[in-house]
Amino acid sequence: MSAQIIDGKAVAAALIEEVRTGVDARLAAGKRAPALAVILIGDDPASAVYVRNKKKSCEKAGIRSLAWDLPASTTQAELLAIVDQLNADDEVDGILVQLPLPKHIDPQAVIERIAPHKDVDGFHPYNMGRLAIKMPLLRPCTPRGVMTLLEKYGIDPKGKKAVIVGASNIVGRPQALEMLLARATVTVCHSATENLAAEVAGADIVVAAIGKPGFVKGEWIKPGAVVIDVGINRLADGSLAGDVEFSPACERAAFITPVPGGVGPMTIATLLQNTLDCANLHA
Ligand SMILES: Nc1nc2c(c(=O)[nH]1)N[C@@H](CN(C=O)c1ccc(C(=O)N[C@@H](CCC(=O)O)C(=O)O)cc1)CN2
Repeated sequence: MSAQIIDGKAVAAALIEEVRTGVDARLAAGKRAPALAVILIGDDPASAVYVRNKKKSCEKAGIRSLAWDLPASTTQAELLAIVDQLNADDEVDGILVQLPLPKHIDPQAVIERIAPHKDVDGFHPYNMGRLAIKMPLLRPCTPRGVMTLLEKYGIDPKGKKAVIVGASNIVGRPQALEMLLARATVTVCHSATENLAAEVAGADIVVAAIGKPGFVKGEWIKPGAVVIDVGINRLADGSLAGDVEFSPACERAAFITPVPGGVGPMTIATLLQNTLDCANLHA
């Protein structure tokens, strides 16, 4: 068997077009364009690339992006004051603080300071809680993007065994809640999981999100499974690799996402979708 490759780049491009249509409908109704404040602190090269791509995609979708590029020396108090200012600004629909933050800033304190109705990342405990009680409002971008990919490829998680490898707040946990909402039977694996290979081997859908290149072995994949690789790992030669051994997994899976070109572009397209949702919540 050779897996069908899930083309995240193409699905993301179509989603950005859909958002553009939603933005145009707002403009036709006499409303202003959605506005997203993007805060980048420090000089992490990967974060700079992601933020640049977010701004470019905003342009494509007709969303106004307001850039806050701050030095690594920015204090937590200074950052919280900027968040307060953006929370109070009626011209700003969404606030995004690019992660990771410099070590002296507590990310949770920042996430919790963002007004829940401007939380385009969906990381605020209010939005995570709503997802947990089956009343999602603003949903974390990567897990929501994964669900969009599955839907576009006609893959319904209902009644399937979904195994999530990784239990982070950004991906693993909200991904588990998304899968549960879609009526999958969900297992979350983490560093204390005893027999990871056996857990993965029982999965109809595997989502790998641990941040270790090639950590999920191709031979663990059940024949005919769907493999979603959220990992984006930069190798010593400068190339990118996912968390799954791609070629051996392709031999067994029915569907698989590549890295790059799989989940990554969906994270950005879904951010735009969330920004439009935020704007429509406000007026
Ligand atoms: N505030 C947030 N911070 C971070 C998030 C997030 O959702 N919100 N997620 C990640 C980084 N991220 C978005 O911010 C992100 C990662 C990767 C991609 C992407 O398009 N990847 C490409 C490859 C790009 C490259 O060449 O490096 C791909 O996979 O095809 C987009 C967004 C952590 N921080």
